[in-house]
Amino acid sequence: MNQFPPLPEEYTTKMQSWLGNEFTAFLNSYSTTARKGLRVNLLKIQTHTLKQELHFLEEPVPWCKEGYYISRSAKAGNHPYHQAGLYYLQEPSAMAVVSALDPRPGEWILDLCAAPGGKSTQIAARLGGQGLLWSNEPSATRLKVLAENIERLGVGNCIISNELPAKLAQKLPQVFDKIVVDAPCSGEGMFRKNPSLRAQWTWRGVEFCAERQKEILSAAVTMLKPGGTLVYSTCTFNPVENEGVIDWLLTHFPELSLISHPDPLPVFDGGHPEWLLLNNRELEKCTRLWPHKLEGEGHFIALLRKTETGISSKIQRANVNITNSALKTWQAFAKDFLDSCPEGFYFERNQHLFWLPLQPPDFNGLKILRPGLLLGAFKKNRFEPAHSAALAWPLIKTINNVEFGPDDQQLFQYFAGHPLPASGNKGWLTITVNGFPVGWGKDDGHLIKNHYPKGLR
Ligand SMILES: C[S@@+](CC[C@H](N)C(=O)[O-])C[C@H]1O[C@@H](n2cnc3c(N)ncnc32)[C@H](O)[C@@H]1O
Repeated sequence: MNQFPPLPEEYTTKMQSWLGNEFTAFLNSYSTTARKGLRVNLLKIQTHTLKQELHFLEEPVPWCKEGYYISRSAKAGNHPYHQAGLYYLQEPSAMAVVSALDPRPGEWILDLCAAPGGKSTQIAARLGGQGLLWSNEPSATRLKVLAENIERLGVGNCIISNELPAKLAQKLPQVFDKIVVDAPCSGEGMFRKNPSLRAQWTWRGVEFCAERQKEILSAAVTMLKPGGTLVYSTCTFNPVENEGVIDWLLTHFPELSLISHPDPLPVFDGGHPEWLLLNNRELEKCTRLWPHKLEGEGHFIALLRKTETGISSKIQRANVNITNSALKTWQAFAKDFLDSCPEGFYFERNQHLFWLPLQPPDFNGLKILRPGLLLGAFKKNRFEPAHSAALAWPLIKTINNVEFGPDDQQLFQYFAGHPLPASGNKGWLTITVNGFPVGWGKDDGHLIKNHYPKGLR
């Protein structure tokens, strides 16, 4: 017997009126199972190499060059390559948003509603370590998993903040080349994959989401550089939160115009202004992904460009620095245990050492969880490396490592928090699976003390 909550009646009635002849095919998609996807982390491995190594990868996701479907039985979250940050498990349709935005190395990109980090980690991979990713998430509880994912995937050029968009906009006007607003929404497009969402749906909820989406977008427009690109996405079918919100945005911000999807596929659908009796045919440039037309859940994507003014405002940079004694402590650690570490800005904050490839924009007064890559902490006169520094391979490479294969029982002992036999090399080293670091160990000559984070064991 089907244990799932039924689809809300008001929802199906509306969908029927909007979809017309297509409604039966749409409804039938609820009797099929959602496909799962995996996105290769290009910061650490190439798609063809991972494809050769993992038997559960199936066909490529047509709209994402680093995306694959995975077999239904795959336990991809338990594979050591997941812990090593070689991939991110992501719903296939969700991969289309960043593909449409097309991040390029060197750009400054803001992900305004970022947790748990699917879009952020995809942007980071496309940036290839060059430029800046700013990932913001106002929910303090969701922030932790965002940081864990960014760190697991080894992203070095990222600032993570915990602010409401309006507060961020006061501090960061016209700073970003590209912005993603993957907005909180009524989630209708996930009713198949996550049926518990059905019970939470109300029409009032849809209207509430639409108002919040307008607020978030208004802040995003402030932070976008002239000539910059904004992508707005939701995982709902509801036109009130999609074409309706974009119509409002275009009316209130005449400096924005809709642009067509750069790489449209025949399985994509356009926007439907007629569903809300809107006169603006431009809204047909939006993109809709439907579960009865492709292998993925429901998504809406709108790409917008801000008019180029030719006037660029000067970005205020943060005053980041490090004391001489902290620098010496870090350099001593790096000399003893690191094979290579990158050029860039090393700076100290509350006894912690961070790194960024460039001088960041001024974040003074904002709630910042990570002002860059967390390298470790200063404890008296010594330096203790952070898990994120081990996972930042190949940006950071250690001199010594202890190597395991993906099926090695000792590796699973390590993940469970147990010490490992001594390696013959004293001091800090990384534990690796086929060359990819999964965390730190410290060898005292008798055994390797386990430094895998307690929260991940
Ligand atoms: C659809 S989820 C984002 C998913 C994420 N982009 C990804 O790909 O993994 C929307 C996020 O927006 C956050 N959010 C809620 N209210 C917000 C607001 N007022 N401004 C910005 N983000 C908000 C939610 O906490 C949630 O994490």
